[in-house]
Amino acid sequence: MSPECVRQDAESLRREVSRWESQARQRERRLAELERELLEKSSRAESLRRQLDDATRQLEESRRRHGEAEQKLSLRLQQCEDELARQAAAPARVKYVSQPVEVEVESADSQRALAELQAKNGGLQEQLSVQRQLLRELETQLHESQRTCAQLRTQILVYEGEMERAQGQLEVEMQNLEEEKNRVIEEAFIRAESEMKAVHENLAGVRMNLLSLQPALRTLTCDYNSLKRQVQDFPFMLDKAITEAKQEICQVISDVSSTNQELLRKYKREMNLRKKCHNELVRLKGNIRVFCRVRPVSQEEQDSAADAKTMLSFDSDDDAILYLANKGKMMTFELDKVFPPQATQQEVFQEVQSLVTSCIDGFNVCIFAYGQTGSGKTYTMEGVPDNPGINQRALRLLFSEVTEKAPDWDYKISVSMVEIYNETLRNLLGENPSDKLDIKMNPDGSGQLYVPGLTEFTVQSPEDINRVFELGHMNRATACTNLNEHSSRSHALLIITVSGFNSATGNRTQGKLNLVDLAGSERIGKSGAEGSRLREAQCINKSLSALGDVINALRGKHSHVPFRNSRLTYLLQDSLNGDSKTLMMVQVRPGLLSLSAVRTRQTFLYYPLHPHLKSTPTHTHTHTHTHTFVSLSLWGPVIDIMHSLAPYPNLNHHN
Ligand SMILES: Nc1ncnc2c1ncn2[C@@H]1O[C@H](COP(=O)(O)OP(=O)(O)OP(=O)(O)O)[C@@H](O)[C@H]1O
Repeated sequence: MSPECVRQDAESLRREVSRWESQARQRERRLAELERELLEKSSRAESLRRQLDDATRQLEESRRRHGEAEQKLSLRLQQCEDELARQAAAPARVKYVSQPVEVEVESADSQRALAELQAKNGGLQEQLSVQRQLLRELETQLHESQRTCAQLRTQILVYEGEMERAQGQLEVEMQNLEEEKNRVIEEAFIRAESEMKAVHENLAGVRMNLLSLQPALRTLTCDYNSLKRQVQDFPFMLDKAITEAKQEICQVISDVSSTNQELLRKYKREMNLRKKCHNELVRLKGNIRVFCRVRPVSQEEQDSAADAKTMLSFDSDDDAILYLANKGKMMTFELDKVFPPQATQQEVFQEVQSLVTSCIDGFNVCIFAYGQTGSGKTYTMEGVPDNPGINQRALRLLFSEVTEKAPDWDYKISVSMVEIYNETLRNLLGENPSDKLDIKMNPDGSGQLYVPGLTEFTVQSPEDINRVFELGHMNRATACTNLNEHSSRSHALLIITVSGFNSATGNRTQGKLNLVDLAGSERIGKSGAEGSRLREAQCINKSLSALGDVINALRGKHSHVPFRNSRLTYLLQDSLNGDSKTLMMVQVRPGLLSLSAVRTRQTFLYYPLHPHLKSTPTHTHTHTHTHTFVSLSLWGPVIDIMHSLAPYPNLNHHN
């Protein structure tokens, strides 16, 4: 037990003993009061006893006096009778008759004497009646005194009984108190004894500790003394150290600055090398890449074309191969990457993110989503709210990349949204989205194109992106009656410009990322459409053909690239030319590849982009490459784009 606990226990015991002592004192006081009362009652009984004795004495005295008075009276009566007898014997005859006394007065003296005697007799009679009266009163008093005495005796007995009872109670209480006191004292004593023992033991432990601490204390004292000496020397040492440190820091700073210069020089060299390597890599890989994404079959499509699944298959060992079975023949397509239906948005984005980040290094990039209506172009580019597509993911990635590069690099990211419908350019972030925009040559003489009046928003956070997308969607929706139909028949472009400045090197970069959700690639046959539908179809056909031609010319390194043949290619001229990079994401809608759909040809009226590629299956050989390309109407959209990209070294199609 700790000394603190022992001290607390002793304190509580002391409090208990003092409580018991105060109780004992109270009971002692009560006992004294009871004794005083007893004394008072005894003295009162004594005085009553004395009163009784006095009353008895008075009674005795009055009895005695009464006897004396009676004696006196009878003596007097005797004297009177004797006198009367004597007078009767005298010569004057006096006849005395006692009661009724009939005295015959014969002389005047006798008569006088008689009158006197009669008066005396009357007085005595009166005295006698007074004495009798007195006697009666005394008797009454005596009775009264006797009754009082009896009452007092009874009272004394009652008091005595009460006193005895009180005394008995007092004794019992005293005894209880005595026992309680003894018990408490005994308990307290035992507890105090055991606590004392524990305290002694603790004390012994503390003493032992103290003994063992003494050497440590000596060491500490030594240390303290040496530290004290050091502290006294410290200012001098500090001054010396500071001077030395200053010299070292100056040396290090000069070393660092020369290393820095060297690093900067190396960095610039590495950057140039990196860009060269990148360009080389792009050149080797081909700066136009084709990915294919097959979207999952919806429930409705599954019901209507149960055999659709049999048409497409994938190579589990090679994710660049796509197989298509047709009329017992198996065709193999080799692309840069094939995404099966189960591929997630994240997986798709992972493959394009290096392209996205290259625009931070100053490259221009175009990512096109190409395919029929409902093949998943918008899903891939925009995605759905809880699973965004390339557009949002690209902006978020750019934010995180430029944040990582700060503070060496200061970047600005700005966004524009444009729609091309019927060869007309519309500013989706502008105040009047229905206004038509034009593409012009920049008057600064740089030879660059620009779009006067095109709205550009600088974005700094994912919230800004959401606001921009909302505005773009809203403007696109207000400009048309049926957004779904309209979006299928127009191209939507998200143009992201990333400008960077490195304050250390003074380097500046500017890259552009164009994310394009193309119009649906199926086109209406000349005979099947008229009016506005025909014009839409012609415009879509024209722009997609122009895109194919441009890519074709770029791949073939033709001296002339026909950018001006459509608004789309003209607008993207900067981003398709030179060392820019292009990705064509060919979207495939498996339902339309079903055999039942093939049989009813009018359900999809494709025709190839190039006049020489007919919708009937043919085998063609490119002029410059030995790869075989097949044009199949049932593989319409994919074949279209693949042919439009020919000659294409990455694309092999084996029959
Ligand atoms: N990979 C996918 N996973 C799940 N659902 C998809 C996928 N691709 C497309 N879809 C769904 O298929 C439907 C059609 O897709 P989407 O609207 O993106 O096609 P589209 O080619 O953009 O059509 P349009 O040319 O009419 O704009 C949508 O309901 C979309 O959510």
